Amino acid sequence: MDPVLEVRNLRVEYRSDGRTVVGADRVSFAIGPGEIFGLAGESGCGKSTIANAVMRLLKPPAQITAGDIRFQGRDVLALAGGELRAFRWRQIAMVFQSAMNSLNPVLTIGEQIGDIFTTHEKLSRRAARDRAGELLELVGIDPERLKAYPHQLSGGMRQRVVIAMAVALHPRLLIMDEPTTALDVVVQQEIMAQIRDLQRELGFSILFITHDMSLMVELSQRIGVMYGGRIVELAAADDLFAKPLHPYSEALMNAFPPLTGPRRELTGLFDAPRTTDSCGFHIRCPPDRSDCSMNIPDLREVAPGRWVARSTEGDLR
Ligand SMILES: Nc1ncnc2c1ncn2[C@@H]1O[C@H](COP(=O)(O)OP(=O)(O)OP(=O)(O)O)[C@@H](O)[C@H]1O
Repeated sequence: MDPVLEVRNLRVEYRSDGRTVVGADRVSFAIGPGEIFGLAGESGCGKSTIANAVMRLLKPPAQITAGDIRFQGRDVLALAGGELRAFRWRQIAMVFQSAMNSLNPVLTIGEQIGDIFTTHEKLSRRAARDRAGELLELVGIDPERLKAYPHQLSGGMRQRVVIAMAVALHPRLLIMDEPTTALDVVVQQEIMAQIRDLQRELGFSILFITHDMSLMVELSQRIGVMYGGRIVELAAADDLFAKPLHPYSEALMNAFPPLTGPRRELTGLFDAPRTTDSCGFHIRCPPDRSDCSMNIPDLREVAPGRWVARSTEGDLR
């Protein structure tokens, strides 16, 4: 089936005061209809840069210097004006980090959700309120709460409201950037279950972004592990969980406790040198290829659907 989103060879640079920081480099992945795809990696590895590029929300000093983004076959980077506005929220919607704090404190939940329908679908206020009530029910909140102000709701409820707003116009793809990071573990689990239910009911695809590998493996079907702006491993979640093939994926998996299964010892993340011309991980791979100290290996397919940026074979150290 044709992918919903296709990102090919994307490079984003942040240029200011004669300095260039590479936010993302040679990033390629595709998300199928109804698929949940995750981008994992520590802070600063480029996850939000990619999400913002896909949403066309990058602003100077960010610049896309290479690559291509296609949504249902259309060139996203060429969209402008009304087309771009219709693309955002109707085709793709995004739940940002700490989005629950972005609700307007002086408007009720009903007014804020209702605004989406009066603005985008030109519904009457009454019809918009009814639709807002249905949406609240969809995310497990009593429609009575339409009259509440954001401060009268818990953090978890506010996050549900934000998710409801994101899916209000039935987008084909929902981007979620650390949607539960600010919540405690119990509420986090409830929200994750809610997201899964919503996704099953409405059938949208998800680009899920988090540094938390336990959550990532739990929700996503396929995962791209990022380090220093690049995808270093791309695999089905189960395969990645069973046996990470890149040293960084392995370190990231070992840095988080599994949500299910036996306990295992956790280890901290090591910091590989971030250079543009050598792979900082070569000391962790078998020593049969020495050129990795001079080159960053490209992603290569080592099994069907499984890609890794290693030029060496064999088990990791
Ligand atoms: N406005 C900016 N100006 C300069 N550099 C930036 C800017 N925004 C991001 N970067 C750099 O781009 C790289 C990728 O950052 P990005 O925010 O995409 O990472 P991230 O994985 O989403 O991290 P986090 O989870 O902390 O948001 C980092 O080196 C970051 O310092």
